[in-house]
Amino acid sequence: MATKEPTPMMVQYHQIKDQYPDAFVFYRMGDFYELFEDDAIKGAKILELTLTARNKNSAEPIPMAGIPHHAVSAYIDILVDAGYKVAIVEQMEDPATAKGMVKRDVVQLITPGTKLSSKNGDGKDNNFLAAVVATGSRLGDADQAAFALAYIDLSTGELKATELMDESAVLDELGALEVKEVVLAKEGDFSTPALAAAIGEKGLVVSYQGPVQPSATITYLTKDLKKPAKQTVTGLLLQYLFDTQKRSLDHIMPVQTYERQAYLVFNQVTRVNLDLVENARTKQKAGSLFALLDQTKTAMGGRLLKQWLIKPLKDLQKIQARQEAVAAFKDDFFTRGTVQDQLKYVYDLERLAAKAALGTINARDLVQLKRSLQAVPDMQAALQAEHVNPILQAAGAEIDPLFDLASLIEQAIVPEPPISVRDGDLIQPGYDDLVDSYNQALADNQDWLAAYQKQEQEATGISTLKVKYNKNFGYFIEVTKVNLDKLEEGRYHRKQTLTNAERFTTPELKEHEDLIFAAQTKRFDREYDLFLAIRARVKEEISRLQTLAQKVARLDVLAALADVAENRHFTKPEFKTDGDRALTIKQGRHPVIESLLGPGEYVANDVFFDEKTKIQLVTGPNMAGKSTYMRQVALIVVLAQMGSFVPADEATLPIFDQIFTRIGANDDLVNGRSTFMVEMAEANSALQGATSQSLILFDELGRGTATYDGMALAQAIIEYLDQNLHATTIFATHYHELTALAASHPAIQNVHVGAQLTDDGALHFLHQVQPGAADRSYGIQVAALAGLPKSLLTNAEAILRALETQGVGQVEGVEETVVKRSSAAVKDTVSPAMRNASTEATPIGDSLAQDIPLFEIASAQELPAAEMELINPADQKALDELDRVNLNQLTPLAALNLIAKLQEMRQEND
Ligand SMILES: Nc1ncnc2c1ncn2[C@@H]1O[C@H](COP(=O)(O)OP(=O)(O)OP(=O)(O)O)[C@@H](O)[C@H]1O
Repeated sequence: MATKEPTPMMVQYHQIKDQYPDAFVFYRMGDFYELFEDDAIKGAKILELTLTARNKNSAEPIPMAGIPHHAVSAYIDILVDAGYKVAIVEQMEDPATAKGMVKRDVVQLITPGTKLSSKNGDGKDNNFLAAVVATGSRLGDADQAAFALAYIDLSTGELKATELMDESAVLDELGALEVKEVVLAKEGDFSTPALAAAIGEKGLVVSYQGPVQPSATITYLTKDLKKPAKQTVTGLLLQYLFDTQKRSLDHIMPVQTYERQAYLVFNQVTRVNLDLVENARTKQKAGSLFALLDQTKTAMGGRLLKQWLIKPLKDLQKIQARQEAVAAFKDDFFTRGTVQDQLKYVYDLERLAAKAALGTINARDLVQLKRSLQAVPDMQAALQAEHVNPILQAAGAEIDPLFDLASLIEQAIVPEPPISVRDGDLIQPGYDDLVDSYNQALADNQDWLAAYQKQEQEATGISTLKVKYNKNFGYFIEVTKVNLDKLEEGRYHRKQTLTNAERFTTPELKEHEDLIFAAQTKRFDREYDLFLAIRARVKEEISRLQTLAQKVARLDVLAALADVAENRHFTKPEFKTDGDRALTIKQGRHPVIESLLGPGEYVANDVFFDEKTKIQLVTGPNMAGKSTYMRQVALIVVLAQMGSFVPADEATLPIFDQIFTRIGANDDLVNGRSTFMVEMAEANSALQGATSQSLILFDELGRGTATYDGMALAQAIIEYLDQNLHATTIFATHYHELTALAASHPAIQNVHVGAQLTDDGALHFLHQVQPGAADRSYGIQVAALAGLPKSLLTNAEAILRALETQGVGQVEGVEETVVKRSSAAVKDTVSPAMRNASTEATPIGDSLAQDIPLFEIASAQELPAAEMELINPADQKALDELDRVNLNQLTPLAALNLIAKLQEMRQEND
């Protein structure tokens, strides 16, 4: 069958679709947006639309799915939230008057990074779009940053640029900003193919932008940039916006530069591990530090708080400026309360300013703007009152409440306008003579209509005769059927027949109807023109509005932090400025865990690092509170450096440059990395990146591999930290053997989290951190708490007793059956990684029969039953080798080599 020529419409469609191959094309046809072909098939599935076809009966029907135009935004949101792009194609001329094919064009490309509506509805999330270019440092200069990055929130106009050393810094920055879409250069020296792949792997949308067209706007917005790379990346980002948004973007603020190193840096893993912005387990805001701090009253405040939280400061003066303002608010409940009461009336000024620029602001938005502005003077008065702290007075004095704009809107716009700005009822009486005169004419006509009804009732003698109006038929006289014979022949012209009545018009009525419609049309047009003029005025004031928004947001955050400080009994931390890195926290708490417990249930703990202490080893049973203790330190550091008070009775801290964490088993299975590989990669990032100013938290490092490998690595890592990095490190471990290191290393200090056995053998967690190493691990008691079968626990106790009283080597014979049974039973429950470790590597049990000095093992009570196997005499050679080792001369590297050698010996035996 011959293929039919495509219709002119499909030709037009394809011309457009070819330009936007990676977007869903929403093609406007009358009251619908149509999707065609593959877009229709895919879109119908995602959006649950009915899939139909154009030219259904032809040989080649075209798949099609339609979306009613008034509901389109909900469908766009679904697609864009799922990471797709949507090209909106409108009819560019009136189909009624167009000759031939109606002209159509793309009016906007909506993408994950340019979407304006916010996901959570409370507006407390920024939606950042980023661009990244290569700087050209690949061509030589090693000190130069490899990438430049710019980002913008299109809904607020905030634009920033920076340079970053390497790919991992770029990925961390994109993660911290929760960027969903990244613009990269399409080709040429600035393109970044390797980075594109890495960004794609993270699930971000990658968009390619071609050459930048020089323009006055770009020149103006980038005028403060000195480095060409930042200019390039900002230009690329702006060009992408101009090309996709195709409308005025006057709210974009001139770019600000920043240095990543000016802030306390931590990577995405750390942000997740510490539950900073969302709870790592639930992926919800609840249960995060952000949720606890977020007592802000405005969307702008919420966004700023989050920015402070993900980028704590390093500059002492800036930190102290925030601290002082928080303190002033905390001490002045009355002023804080008044300010917060007014903040509740303040809408999202940044987004209102953006809407004014984008031309999407309506009369209701203007009323919101007015209400927001009207809340400012009371706030300002409260801040500037006589007895208020001068810091707050100064903040009040800086505020420009935009009286001019507030009073313009107050005078011009009615308090409750309709959504539509084209159908009148927007403008206040008294604001405009013309609108008033049309209104007067309309009112006069209403009077005339009332009089006319009365006159007709009298003339016809029909008391039920009514003059009415409806949208379709305009004005008419309605007479019930029974009264029809009373009407004078020829005077009334029939308009419509109902079951019980007839509707008529007369020449006089028609004449007045025309007058009314004319006045109404004129009024609508006039009101719309006035509205546009007011909108233009608002647009002129965008930068004043943005400045006000920033000041209000800052006050909101400071007052929120003061609220938290007061309600949760936080104190103001002190900072050490004399260069030593000692750290003291008295009665510190983990604020989120504390908030989840009942009053008085949280056990506060001291943290003490004197000048020479660099590494704290934390031991104690499972569930005792080791992780909580170490996280609390990191959270206190983050809070302190963002300018907040901290959950402690007293805190004196050095300023940190970075935080590294290795906590918990967040397997990176998606990227195909095992638990142990992830552990080592994260440890490595700390070992490579940390300085003496950094904070490192390692939680049970090394447990992802066989015990001895893990222990060897843990010790080697501790010694490496001790010898090379001098970073403040907290290292929680189950390897009690490591605690012996403190004796020979002055920078290492032992603490443990206490637990007690009650008389009936139950375990009681004290959650109290005490000096020194833990005496035992209470593994069996924790297992009992977890509800393991009683017989199993009894068996475990018997094994433990045997190990303790007879020594490992003599278990054979006396308890052989017990050990063997236990070992077989537990083996099935160990992870595959564990099993591999104990078959491929040296079986640990094989070495247990000897007293092994490598880690100065005091007793074997720690060793899990799964790893207990009876000695294979063939391994004696390896064990002899071990005996010969002089621990005092063993470097970490030599320890690793030794392990490798022992493994080799074992394999020979196999
Ligand atoms: N200081 C404290 N006061 C009160 N409860 C606490 C405290 N510290 C921890 N807890 C409680 O104990 C639980 C376990 O704490 P955490 O995860 O820190 O233990 P852990 O010693 O790291 O355990 P594991 O070794 O099994 O990882 C916490 O979820 C919390 O409910």
